[in-house]
Amino acid sequence: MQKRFGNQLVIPDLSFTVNQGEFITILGTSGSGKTTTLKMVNGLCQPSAGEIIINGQPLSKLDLVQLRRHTGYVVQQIGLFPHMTVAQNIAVVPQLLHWGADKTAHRVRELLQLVQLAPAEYADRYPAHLSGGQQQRVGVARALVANPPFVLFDEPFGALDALTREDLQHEIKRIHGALADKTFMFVTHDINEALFLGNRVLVMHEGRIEQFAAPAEIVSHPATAFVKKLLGTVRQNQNLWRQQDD
Ligand SMILES: Nc1ncnc2c1ncn2[C@@H]1O[C@H](COP(=O)(O)OP(=O)(O)OP(=O)(O)O)[C@@H](O)[C@H]1O
Repeated sequence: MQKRFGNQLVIPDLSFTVNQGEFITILGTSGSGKTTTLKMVNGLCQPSAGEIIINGQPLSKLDLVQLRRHTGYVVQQIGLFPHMTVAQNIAVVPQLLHWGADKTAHRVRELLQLVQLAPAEYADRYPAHLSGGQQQRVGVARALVANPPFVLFDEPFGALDALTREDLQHEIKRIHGALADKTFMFVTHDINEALFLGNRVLVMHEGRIEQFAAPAEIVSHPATAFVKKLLGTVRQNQNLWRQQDD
C-alpha cells in the first residue's frame, strides 16, 4: 500500500503479511511512518493506494462496529477518560456494543485480573489516582475487553521510567502468551524493546521496509546499512557504559 498526505509521499510502497498469533514489533526512527501504518491497519486512516486484507476480507468493507471488534488500540497518551472510573473506562467498547451490565462487569473483572490490577482495589478509582504504569495497564485492559483478534500498540511505554517500562514489557509478553491466538502489532523506536518483544521485527525507514525478520536473524544478518547502523547504536551505548565503569 501507499500513503500520501497532500503532495508528501509518506509511505511509497509497503507490503507485508502478518500471521494470526504473531507478536510483530515495528521499529523505526521518528517520521518513518510507523504510526501511519498502524492507523491504516486500525482503519483510522485509509491508504492512498492499495488495500489491507484481513482473513481474505478488505478492511475498507468493514463498518465501524466491526472495526471496533476487530482491533484494540493502546497509545502512549493513554487517553483514559478522567471523569470515569477504571471500570467505566474499560467498559467503553462493551457499551458501544450494547453488552448487558452483568456480562460487562464480569469481563471488566477478568481483564483487571489479567493486567494484575486487583479489581477490589482499582475498579472504582479514577485515572488521576493511578501511576503512569497502572494507567497503561488499564489501557491494555480496555484494548482487550471486546476480545479483538488484533491489538495495536503505538509506543505505549514511551513515557514511562526504565524500570516500569521493563516491568510492562514482561507483562505484555506474558499477556500475549496467555492469549495464544491474538495478533499483536507494537510500534517502538527502542531497538531493545523491539527485539525483546517481537517474534518478528519489521524495521521501517522512510516508509519502506528495511528488514522483516526474527530478532536473532536481524542481529546476526542485518539486511541493510540502516539496520546495521541501528544495531550499532546499541553497541555504542554498551561501550559508553563500559567507559563509565572504568
Ligand atoms: N495527518 C497528517 N498530515 C500530514 N502529514 C502527516 C500526517 N500524519 C503523519 N504525517 C507525516 O507522515 C510522516 C510519518 O509520520 P508517522 O507519525 O507515521 O511517523 P512515525 O514513524 O510514527 O514517527 P514517530 O516515531 O515520531 O511517531 C511524517 O513525516 C509526518 O509528518
